[in-house]
Amino acid sequence: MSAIEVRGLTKSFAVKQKPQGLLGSIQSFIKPDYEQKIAVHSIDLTVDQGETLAFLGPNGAGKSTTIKMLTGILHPSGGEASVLGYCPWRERGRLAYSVGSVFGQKSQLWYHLPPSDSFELMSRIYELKRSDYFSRRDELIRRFELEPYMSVPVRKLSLGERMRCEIAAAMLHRPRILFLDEPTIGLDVIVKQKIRELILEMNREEGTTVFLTSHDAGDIEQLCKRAIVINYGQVILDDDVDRMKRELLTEKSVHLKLQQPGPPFQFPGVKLLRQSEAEIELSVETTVASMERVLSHIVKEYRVVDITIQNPPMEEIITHIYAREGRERLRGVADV
Ligand SMILES: Nc1ncnc2c1ncn2[C@@H]1O[C@H](COP(=O)(O)OP(=O)(O)OP(=O)(O)O)[C@@H](O)[C@H]1O
Repeated sequence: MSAIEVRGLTKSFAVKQKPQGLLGSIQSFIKPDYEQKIAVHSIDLTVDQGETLAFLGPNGAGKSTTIKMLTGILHPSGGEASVLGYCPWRERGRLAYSVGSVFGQKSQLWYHLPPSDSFELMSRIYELKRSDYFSRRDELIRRFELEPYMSVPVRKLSLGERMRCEIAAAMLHRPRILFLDEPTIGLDVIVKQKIRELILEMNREEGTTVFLTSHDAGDIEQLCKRAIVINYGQVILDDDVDRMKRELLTEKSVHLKLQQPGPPFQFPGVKLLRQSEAEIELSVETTVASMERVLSHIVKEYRVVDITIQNPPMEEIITHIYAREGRERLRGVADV
């Protein structure tokens, strides 16, 4: 059975229009004028049990709105969805026992309480048997290495410490699907990596289906097997992450901080964007120059203090998708 089935899911919001000036304010107060804004436009998707799916798109594409509908927080304006056999917005209460969610920008833990109290409260909300709760809690504390933070009020934890507690809390009732909305936002590279490993572990060992949104291509590359890209509320790509990596994530930007000035940078397949005595910025075309070879060249030729490797921004990936689709469509016309 699929974990998630969505057909024609649509959400529009009525947005109040306010003309400028005092007269406009009075007019809008007496007779408000609304415009329909379509956030999600008839999307179809199926996610199998145990899949790790990246749900991507630029800002405002409709990702969070979709997750909110799939977890029953929002009612759609049209279409159908089945999550673990439940209609999320009609059976939200029942669905809650089988899904967990983490919103990177919003804490689900009680801010002034230590995580141990939030865990306790959640165990009551999910009506966990006491013995099951204790063994699960202890297991998550061990896996996520939470012992030092369990009695510290959440407001005093760092973002990375809090996120580990958030994900552990969302896993307390052994959900079959984990919805993660930007779980690594604002985290440093090491904490991001740790969080990715923990999510993967949950997927591997407990078969948890992962539905993830992120702007960080690293999350997608390392966590997900499949990616769906949406733009203006519509699905524009549903593909294998490996294929996407080969075709769309081929360019990496590299930023080096140098201990001392080095020779002018030159390497086939690498574009030098900027070089000063203290820094170098590069763009690597990984289909021509493998990152491994570029990095070993850097280590050999330069005294490096710090190195940052980044994937292209989501907007650039989307431009490539449209360009590729356009080419394929043209090819289709030529074939006819
Ligand atoms: N409650 C609301 N009222 C009116 N418009 C809304 C509401 N919620 C979302 N929208 C609009 O719907 C569109 C989709 O928003 P959504 O938050 O789903 O995007 P997103 O893909 O998650 O973006 P981001 O990556 O920035 O979080 C946006 O244009 C947003 O302004």
